[in-house]
Amino acid sequence: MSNMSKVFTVSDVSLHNSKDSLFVVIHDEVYDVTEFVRQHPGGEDVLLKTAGTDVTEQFEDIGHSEEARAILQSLQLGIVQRETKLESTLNDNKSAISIESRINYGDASGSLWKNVDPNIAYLWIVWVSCFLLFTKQG
Ligand code: HEM
Repeated sequence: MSNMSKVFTVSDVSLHNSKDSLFVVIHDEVYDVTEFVRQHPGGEDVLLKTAGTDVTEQFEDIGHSEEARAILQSLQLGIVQRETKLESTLNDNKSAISIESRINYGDASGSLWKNVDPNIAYLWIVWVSCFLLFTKQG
């Protein structure tokens, strides 16, 4: 129970895909079946083949008993954080960063250059350089 709040990503779980370390996901919960796999009444193969993945459908299709569900409880490691949740967090960060950078840009760019079109500024620099060059030569 102490580890129940541990959060795994889909890719964390997918790394535990062998006999040495065998995780599965059922209803968004992560289970360590490394030890249990040898005692599984349905055989080792089904769990080895699906190691590191979401087996909710397979688990429910068999119609596992209450006893099977009790065993599951004892094997729970944590929960899985879905890709969609990660994406929305990333998107939130992105918009937070873009707002932040807009604020910073406004602060850093002072009042003088804030409203100057870079193209116009460039033309001005070229024009002034030419003027200085020609007046020096003359
Ligand atoms: C990882 C969690 C799992 C646990 C704790 C578990 C546990 C059990 C238990 C206790 C039984 C005995 C029957 C019962 O009590 O319902 C059983 C049977 C069975 N399990 Fe699982 N199981 C798990 C996952 C799976 C998965 C992912 C599959 C299929 C891909 C599967 C396929 C089967 C089959 C086919 C049987 C029937 C065996 C028979 O009646 O001869 N199990 N399982």
